[in-house]
Amino acid sequence: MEKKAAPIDRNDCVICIRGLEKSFGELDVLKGVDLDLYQGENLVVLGRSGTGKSVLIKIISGLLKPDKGAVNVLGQQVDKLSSKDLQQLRLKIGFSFQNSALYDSMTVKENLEFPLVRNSKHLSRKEKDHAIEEVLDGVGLLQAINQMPSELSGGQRKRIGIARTLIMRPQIMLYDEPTAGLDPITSIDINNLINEVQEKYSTSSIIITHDLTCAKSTGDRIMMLLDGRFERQGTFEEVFQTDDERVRTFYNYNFTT
Ligand SMILES: Nc1ncnc2c1ncn2[C@@H]1O[C@H](COP(=O)(O)OP(=O)(O)OP(=O)(O)O)[C@@H](O)[C@H]1O
Repeated sequence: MEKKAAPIDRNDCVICIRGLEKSFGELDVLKGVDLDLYQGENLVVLGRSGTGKSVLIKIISGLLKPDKGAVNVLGQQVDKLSSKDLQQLRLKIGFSFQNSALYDSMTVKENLEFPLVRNSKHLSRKEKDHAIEEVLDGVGLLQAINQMPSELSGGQRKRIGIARTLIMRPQIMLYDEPTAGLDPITSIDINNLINEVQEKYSTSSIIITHDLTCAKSTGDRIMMLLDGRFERQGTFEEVFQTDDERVRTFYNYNFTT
């Protein structure tokens, strides 16, 4: 499916990062990262394994502290927040992890109810059921409501994982390798779902991947981490219009393996 132009508000920066540095001992992972995520935008972060993509996500979500630099999420300086305020902020961020992180002993319905029971105690039974059905319908899996995760395919589990995140109506979605471990056809389904989520819920998203098909079909803008910095950014075509050997190798590797 061709990526439709999304309504992006470039005056509204939901994540703003300036001069971010992070090292582990002798290992300098992020060496001065600047990033703006605009309201309504799908931003893809590309990079080889070990370039620091997950470290970046962990710093954005307050799980790791930066060594240097400013990380502002929805108007708040993440590393300066109390744990209570950080918890409140995290409710506005949806995390879609590689392994979908579903509870195997719970049905799909119970999995989706879990975040509501923890964070939306005021909702009635009827309101909870409505929210669950609405979000399952949104990811095209209403029929799976009473199934166990073990009865679902990898792609379906990924969808349920995304539904469980969406049920809290996050303003920001962070997708960590959304197509990892999925076959090419199922990957296309997930890419389409990421675009549908953007359209339907007006989310702003960071999509971390090294899958170039995913990058091309979901990204309004692509940023590529190279040696600890975003050295290339723009549309998919702009990022790869270069003689930089590191970028060429990354591109060729993706389409030949
Ligand atoms: N808590 C930590 N302590 C020490 N080193 C860490 C820690 N977290 C990450 N690293 C190191 O930082 C580097 C970047 O890791 P990161 O997980 O961000 O890579 P990545 O780009 O997400 O890779 P992949 O695509 O394989 O998931 C790696 O060398 C990793 O070993």
